[in-house]
Amino acid sequence: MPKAKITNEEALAFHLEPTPGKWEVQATVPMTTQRDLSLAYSPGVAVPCEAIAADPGLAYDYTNKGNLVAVISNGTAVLGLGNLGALGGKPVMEGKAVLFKRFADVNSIDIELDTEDPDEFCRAVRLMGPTFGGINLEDIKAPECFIIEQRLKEEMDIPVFHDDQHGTAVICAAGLINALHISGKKIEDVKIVLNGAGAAGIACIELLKTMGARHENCIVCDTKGVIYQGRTEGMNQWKSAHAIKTELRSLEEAMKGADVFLGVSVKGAVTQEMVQSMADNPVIFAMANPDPEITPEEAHEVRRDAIVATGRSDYPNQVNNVLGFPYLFRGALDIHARAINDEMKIACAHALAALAREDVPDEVAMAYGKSLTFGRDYIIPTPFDPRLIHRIPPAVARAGMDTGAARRPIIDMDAYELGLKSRMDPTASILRGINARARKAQSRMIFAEGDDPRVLRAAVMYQRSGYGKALVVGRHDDVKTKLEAAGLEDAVRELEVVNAANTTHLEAYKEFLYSRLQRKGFDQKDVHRLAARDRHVFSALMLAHGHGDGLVTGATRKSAHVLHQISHVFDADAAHGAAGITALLHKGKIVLIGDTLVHEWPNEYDLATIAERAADVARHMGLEPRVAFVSFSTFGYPISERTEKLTKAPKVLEERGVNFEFEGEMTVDVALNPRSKEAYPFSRLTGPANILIVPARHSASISTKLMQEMAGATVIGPILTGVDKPIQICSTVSTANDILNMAVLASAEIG
Ligand SMILES: NC(=O)C1=CN([C@@H]2O[C@H](COP(=O)(O)OP(=O)(O)OC[C@H]3O[C@@H](n4cnc5c(N)ncnc54)[C@H](OP(=O)(O)O)[C@@H]3O)[C@@H](O)[C@H]2O)C=CC1
Ligand SMILES: CC(=O)C(=O)O
Ligand SMILES: [Mg+2]
Repeated sequence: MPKAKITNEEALAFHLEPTPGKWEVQATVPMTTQRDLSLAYSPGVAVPCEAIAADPGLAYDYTNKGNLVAVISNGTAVLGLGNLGALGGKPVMEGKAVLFKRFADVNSIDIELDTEDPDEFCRAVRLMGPTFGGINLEDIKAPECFIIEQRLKEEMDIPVFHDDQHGTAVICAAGLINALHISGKKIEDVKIVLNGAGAAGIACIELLKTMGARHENCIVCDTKGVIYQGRTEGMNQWKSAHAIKTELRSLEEAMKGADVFLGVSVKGAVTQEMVQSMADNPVIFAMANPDPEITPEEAHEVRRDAIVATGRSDYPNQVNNVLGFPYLFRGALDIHARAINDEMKIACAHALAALAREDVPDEVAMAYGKSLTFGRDYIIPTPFDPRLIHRIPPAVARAGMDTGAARRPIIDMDAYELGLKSRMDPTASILRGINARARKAQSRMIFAEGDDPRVLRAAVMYQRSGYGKALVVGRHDDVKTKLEAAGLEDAVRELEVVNAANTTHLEAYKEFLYSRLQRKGFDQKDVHRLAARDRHVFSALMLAHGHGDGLVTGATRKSAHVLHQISHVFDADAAHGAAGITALLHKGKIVLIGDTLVHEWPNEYDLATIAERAADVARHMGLEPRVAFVSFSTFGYPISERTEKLTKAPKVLEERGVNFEFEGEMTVDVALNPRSKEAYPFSRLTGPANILIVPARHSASISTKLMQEMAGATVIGPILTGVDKPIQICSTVSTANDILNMAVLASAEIG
């Protein structure tokens, strides 16, 4: 059975709450004052109107046309449910609209047209042309869909794309490239059986033939069985184009010895006997929705060697057009495309197939509750893969530019890819700056915990992404075994593995450590144990001696322990002014919170120091620091001895003569919300605070974790600051990507 079953009640509740349906409209401009009204509406709006009338291309600049796609249907082939009518299909169309937004930041509106007449349908869509940058036709049955799409393509100057045809075909092609790669077969040689000769089916087989599948090797079936030359019943010109000379008449006969089965028909159309009769390592894409032609369990029961995909998200290998249409349109819109042509579709298929063969980010594996590595159960990227948005549209856009579909070619592809990243994560530009600094620094990064596979993967990524050299502390044979288990055998030769046994510096390290610890109750033996056996101490000693430029640790032990061990080598404690600063990124805003790592109960002097450390971090991130000391009271009300230290801390900063804005004490809303701040005109902050200094470690932990869990904020850190050398301490639940990010922070010397 699929792992996550949903009930009908759940499905209905999801569509009912919090408001009926799945999306709403939001303004992107302020609409609060008389002036806003004058600009957005009359008289100001007249200016762009006249400009566009004079030069229609300006609509891409002054209206939302360039990022607006209509999902248009008449409901005649809603998923595999048949003709549910225009209104019956609306939940699917609303769904496609939110998928556009979620996955590619394309604004989309669903439009249901109550007609089965292609002429009427085409006229309605054509008349809407000026509104949109593209038209996504959806769930219109064959053969009308072919007529409609062809005519609209000819009549309109924006991309018209029938998703069930080409979206499906592109994903099917991507999946098949990889499935054949695994089964060791070539597209030119395989015998393909397609069941369903409608919108999806005809497009799939056409694309596969463009990519090398041989006409005579492809058998197409519909409700009447095999489409053979000379058949007259239930035929149309699109089916005829794929008719072959054959004696085979039924799907059952066609399936014997087939290498590939593609199902875009209806639930249960394939039997176990049919699957059993297929060739070795059969590929079975049962793509009918919501229920496939045959379930993966049924197929695997009779053929363990089968590579099976479905259109559903609750089985492995989801071959579904959701992987295509958001990114195809993103790429097409970004070049102001006239059309989405075959080259753009094929580029999309190859980019998807290539992505599935790469190492999968932990975030994706975690979202799916299992590790994903290229193979029978992972032939196609998963829809929540965050790389899709910046890997697929550039491939589409490039193909569009190469084939003359672009009205406005992209000049700087690197900038475009970065822009795509930040499109989905508005704070990505800050991360981009940090990445650029790290890349420039080319630091030799010490990864202390070479016994942990996540750390090893992070180290490999660090080096392969061009940040610099990764030095891994661990035992060589253990590192080798773990890299091999992670499918990274090539990396064994790439990484430098360091340990107490293979370094020539151990004596120097011990001498250094003894000089620091001899008056703190440590004898030579203690020092030997620490230097030679504790990976955190050993790594810190490497760093202290310049045998690396930065250090990342903490993925395997609690941060308090790690910090304690590192403090033997560096003055990385509260007494010496170290502090942990966490950056919270949410809805395009960034706020730093301190101290999240070192001070448990800071006094006013500590708080002032933490503020200084946070200001350094802010500046390194390209922010102008504005510090608020926050509590539950604002400027003395309500009076409480608990807030005293937060009242005193700004005075300490005043005495220290620091060169950034600070104020306090105040509540968080007064710190962050300009309206709440209005009640305190004397406040020295010139804008919302971007650094919150909280009373103690517990409030720091509560506030950051609450933001992470409730609001889904992105959390960076805690970033260790105030230590002589760049050291970053991860959390024990870090993913390989989190560890890499900490390495990048260390390399960029943000702390
Ligand atoms: N996974 C994905 O991404 C996608 C999946 N699909 C799925 O593909 C299916 C078809 O959609 P679409 O092409 O838009 O619909 P169409 O109505 O255009 O075409 C349906 C086709 O299926 C054939 N068919 C129906 N029942 C059977 C059967 N029992 N045996 C053989 N053939 C049959 C029809 O045959 P006839 O011509 O004789 O009537 C017709 O050719 C749906 O289940 C849909 O959910 C569609 C798009 C994307
Ligand atoms: C996925 C899709 O578009 C369909 O099943 O119709
Ligand atoms: Mg569809």
